[in-house]
Amino acid sequence: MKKMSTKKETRTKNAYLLLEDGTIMKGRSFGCQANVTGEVVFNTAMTGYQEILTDPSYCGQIVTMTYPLIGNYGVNANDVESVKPQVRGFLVREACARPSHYRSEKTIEHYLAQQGIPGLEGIDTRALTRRIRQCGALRGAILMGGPEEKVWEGEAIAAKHCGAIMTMDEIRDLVPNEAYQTWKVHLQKLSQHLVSGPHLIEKVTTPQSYVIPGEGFRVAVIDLGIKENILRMLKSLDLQLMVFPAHTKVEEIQAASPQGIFLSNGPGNPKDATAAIEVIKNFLEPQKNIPIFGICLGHQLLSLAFGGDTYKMKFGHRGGNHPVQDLRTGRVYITSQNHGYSIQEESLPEFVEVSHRNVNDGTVEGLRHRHLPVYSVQYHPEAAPGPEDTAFLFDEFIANMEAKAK
Ligand SMILES: NC(=O)CC[C@H](N)C(=O)O
Repeated sequence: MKKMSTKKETRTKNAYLLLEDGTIMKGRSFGCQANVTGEVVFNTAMTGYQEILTDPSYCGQIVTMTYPLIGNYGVNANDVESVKPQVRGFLVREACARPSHYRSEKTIEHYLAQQGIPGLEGIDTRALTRRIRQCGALRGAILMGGPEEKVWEGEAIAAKHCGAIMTMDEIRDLVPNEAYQTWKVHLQKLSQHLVSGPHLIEKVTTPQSYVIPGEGFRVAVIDLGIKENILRMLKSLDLQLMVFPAHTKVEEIQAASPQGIFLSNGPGNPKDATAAIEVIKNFLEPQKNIPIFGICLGHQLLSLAFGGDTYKMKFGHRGGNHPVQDLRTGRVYITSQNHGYSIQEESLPEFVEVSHRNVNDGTVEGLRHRHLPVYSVQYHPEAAPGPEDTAFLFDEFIANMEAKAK
């Protein structure tokens, strides 16, 4: 007897997630139907999917959420961290088709379709996360279904592999050769996919410098893909913000005579942001004594400018509840995080103090110059999404500028 199709089945199409280690997972496409390639990373936040989708730090990445229900409070025009989604693709267990929230304007499916981002639902995102934790972040591709569909749907496969996460080789005899060969070609392409490079920051930085007026201190903001909420927080402090593209030369920034420098978050490997590192080195000259504050990528760039080193972590920190200890006070804060690189502590020069540490794995979460008003954090004090425990860090930046102005 022909199975009656439900509404959900008619709105979706089979699609696959292929990882560079040959893992293949079947799901249903939602949002835009397109093949994409990116670095697959997991985020453990229970809410905040809209902010995550639009955070420019995710540029070039395919994000999977460990929380099983995504889209339950819908999508609205205000909770975005940039003008469009920045992820390459989105993997969820269940995309909620009927959101319920007074601010909801559309479903996540509608939003991703409108914005040209492919989503994949029905993925066992926890099994996927375990695989990433074992192997480290992996390149992956979202592939729309092809000739393999009919066979994969077969009862025998379903029974044999129910709930399992499989590799292409494990199911080689169960799918038509044509499908296997297609996946092989995609696997080959995946191995050549560049997960980082200067192109990522160039995609998300402002094309031109601009000013956000305010009555307070003049702050040069180096935009490496800045989140809206960082700008909102800086604006709320009534600063006069001069926002510069990532590749701006130091002379141009100096000509604006900033009283403070803010270094933003951003995508990719910090070592690719060579122009910004040079700018920071210049402003670190002791006679300038200029207050600097960096968040996430900004923090990593600061450590490179100090002469320290960074490395790629196995699978990074992405979520809304990472415990971080302030080493001066002993106090632990719950922080929002989204990063795949970290600071090589041994590489730091003597004039730099490690101010914060991750309680889970001991990695460096904050730095402070011992003699200059310069500090940075790896986590996101601006939240969005996530806890607002450490918003006071912005006040310290103002205090540093006030101290210098006296
Ligand atoms: N949120 C960020 O600024 C991320 C910084 C950097 N791209 C990393 O992944 O570590």
